[in-house]
Amino acid sequence: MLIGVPKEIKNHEYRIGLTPAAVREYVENGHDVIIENNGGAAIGFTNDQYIEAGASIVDTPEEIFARADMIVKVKEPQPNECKMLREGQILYTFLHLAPDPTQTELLGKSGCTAIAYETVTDNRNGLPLLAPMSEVAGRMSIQAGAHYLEKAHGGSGTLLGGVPGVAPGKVLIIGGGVVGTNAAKMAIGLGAEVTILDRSLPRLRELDDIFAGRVQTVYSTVDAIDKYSREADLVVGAVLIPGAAAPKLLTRENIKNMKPGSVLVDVAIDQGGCFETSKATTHQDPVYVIDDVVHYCVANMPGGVARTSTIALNNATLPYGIALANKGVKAMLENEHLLRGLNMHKGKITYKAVHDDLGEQLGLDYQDPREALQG
Ligand SMILES: NC(=O)C1=CN([C@@H]2O[C@H](COP(=O)(O)OP(=O)(O)OC[C@H]3O[C@@H](n4cnc5c(N)ncnc54)[C@H](O)[C@@H]3O)[C@@H](O)[C@H]2O)C=CC1
Ligand SMILES: CC(=O)C(=O)O
Ligand SMILES: [Mg+2]
Repeated sequence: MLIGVPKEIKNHEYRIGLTPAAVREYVENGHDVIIENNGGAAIGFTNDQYIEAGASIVDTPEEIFARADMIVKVKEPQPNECKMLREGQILYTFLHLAPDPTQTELLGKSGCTAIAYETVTDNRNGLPLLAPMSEVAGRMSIQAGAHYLEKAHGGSGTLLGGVPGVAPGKVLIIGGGVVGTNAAKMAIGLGAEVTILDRSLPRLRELDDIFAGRVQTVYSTVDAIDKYSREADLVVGAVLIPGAAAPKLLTRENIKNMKPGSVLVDVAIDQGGCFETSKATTHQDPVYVIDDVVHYCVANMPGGVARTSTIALNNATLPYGIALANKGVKAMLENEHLLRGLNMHKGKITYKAVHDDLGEQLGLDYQDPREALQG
């Protein structure tokens, strides 16, 4: 198979779909790889390293999209990229379709076979291709929050760890999955007072064991969100209902009741955000203020530490990518977990939560993923 890797074009997005080490694996498996000129140069992956790994360098994204059987990316395709995709071509990348009708419509028109990293599952109830980016974004959320709590950056002037004689800052984490756990680790490391809300009791039990009394776990209700957000210096939004638009858990009213200069970091923004006032921002212009509360809603947070993130992402995407290259769409029929990654095929939506959110609005039909591939 011919694998094509275009340079990412989202604002300040320096990650790339394949590392040189990953290219070498594809080549060892008998595949050809084309990489866009300087696609990884910004994070130290040079054209020479890709050539040494067995890839060829191509000048334009147009040539990559025209020639490749499978496109491997990081972020969701932008409109001009969607228009270059075609039926029979596999797209393997993050998609986040539910909050993005434009992309969903364009992917439908392209007819391509679109596999979303974020909905591939594993046999431990996890999302193995989302997890490494959630680890990164969870860890970054506390760094970002601490930064914007500084006075000069719009915050209240609170040091999360406090100092002897001064109480630490309060961090509220809504959603105790991968993002939430990694945020908690960093917040604890800084010495903050940490509360995690989740609506899964088994997950709260696990968190209670993991953190051995160092965090407070609270069942997530409207009342708990109201109470703990009033006291918080930093709130991290980290909920997920796989494939679906995020529920708006922190209301405009809650935000009005927060302390002036407190900070919100809505990591769930890639699924539309879990705070009522959230709208996606970029690394170039990451924050805005509503009701005296600083909002940080960068939809591609791991792009800020693109070298670490690219390597971490490749560690997770590589085995499934190789299976797709070796077997084509049959790889999904042989692996239920990879099949769950299939979000669109030949103009139909093949992921239930995406269809529930957008099917009617866009007039797009749902088809069971297995039937879609066999049909
Ligand atoms: N902005 C960015 O750059 C990035 C965003 N993300 C996003 O972060 C979000 C979280 O991802 P993960 O931690 O990997 O998901 P996860 O599935 O590991 O955890 C989500 C948690 O939310 C909980 N939850 C669901 N509904 C809830 C509610 N109403 N109240 C409280 N908790 C609730 C679930 O029980 C689960 O424990 C996702 O939307 C993901 O796409 C991940 C990486 C980067
Ligand atoms: C998961 C995601 O949205 C990202 O890594 O950018
Ligand atoms: Mg206020």
